[in-house]
Amino acid sequence: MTAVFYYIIYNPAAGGGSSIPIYKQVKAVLDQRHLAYAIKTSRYPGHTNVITKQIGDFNQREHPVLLVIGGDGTLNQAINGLAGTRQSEIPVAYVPAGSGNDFARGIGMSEDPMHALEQVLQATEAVTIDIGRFHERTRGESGYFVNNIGIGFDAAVVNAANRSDSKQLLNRLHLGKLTYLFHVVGMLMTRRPFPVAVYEKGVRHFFHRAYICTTTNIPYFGGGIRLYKPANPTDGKLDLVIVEWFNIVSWALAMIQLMRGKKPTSRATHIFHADKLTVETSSLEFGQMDGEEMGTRPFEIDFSMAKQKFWIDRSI
Ligand SMILES: Nc1ncnc2c1ncn2[C@@H]1O[C@H](COP(=O)(O)OP(=O)(O)OP(=O)(O)O)[C@@H](O)[C@H]1O
Repeated sequence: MTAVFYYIIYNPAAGGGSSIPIYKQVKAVLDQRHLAYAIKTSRYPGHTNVITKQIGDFNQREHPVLLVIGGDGTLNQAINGLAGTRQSEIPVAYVPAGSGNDFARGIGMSEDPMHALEQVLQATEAVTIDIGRFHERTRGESGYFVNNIGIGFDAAVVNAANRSDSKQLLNRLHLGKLTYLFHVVGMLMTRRPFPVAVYEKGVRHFFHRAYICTTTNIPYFGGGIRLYKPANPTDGKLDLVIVEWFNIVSWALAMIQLMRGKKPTSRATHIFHADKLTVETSSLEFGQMDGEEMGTRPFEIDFSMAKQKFWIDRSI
């Protein structure tokens, strides 16, 4: 078996601090098994990105693996930090320790951190998994996402959840998954539908009353809420899910159909399955990427696919 060197990248703020005991357990297991590692703690928001850039540019170890302990946001930052470095091919391993952990769920790895660690430690080779790439035209910014980029309702929910005290409280009660669900009702009272233009293969599609406009790599968003069951992180394609708002009943029925994993038949639901897409909004809307706030603005985003090496054995 290859003797791997683990760079542990650990976010003590993930899961409202519930990552701390998980980190301690991971460390204990690595010590017990005499595995080689170095610990890099994220000291402030965005630090993970800086740490992984340094590792990607300056690593001198043989067989390095980045072992991320945190939530989807930490994983997102690790992957974006590593991209474009001299050793961007370093595989990424992951122990879910956030509030939502949609990526773990979405790629079929264990959501139990210690079982997930076993899936990492038993891996013998890197596996390639799709990730999404975005280019935001208005800002000239590009990057990667592991789960989804949402404009509109889900992003407004993320924004409200991240700013409220309930996220901390629910995390303390080990109910972190409910964080986003908790804010759905509040947002339903305040959000308005907005126009979206989608470009696919040179054809423009226009939706007057979009409410959800989420480009996804995996079936889940918002901490385990099923958005689109067929979304598959190994098929080389992204799925754009648009749900329009005609009235609350049609919207709720469309959402229930999606969440139950049924084939969407509602006239409110529109799915694009493509390796390249452009999404344009003209009104001020919230954006979210992997559960992190993107701010509020009109968005013009080109989406495409990329591949990322992961160090995970999902068969155990
Ligand atoms: N030392 C730190 N103090 C405060 N925030 C930090 C620190 N290190 C990283 N962060 C920030 O913590 C935020 C949350 O991380 P993450 O998304 O991994 O956890 P989560 O929100 O609990 O999980 P999930 O996204 O799976 O719901 C990220 O925006 C990250 O930048």
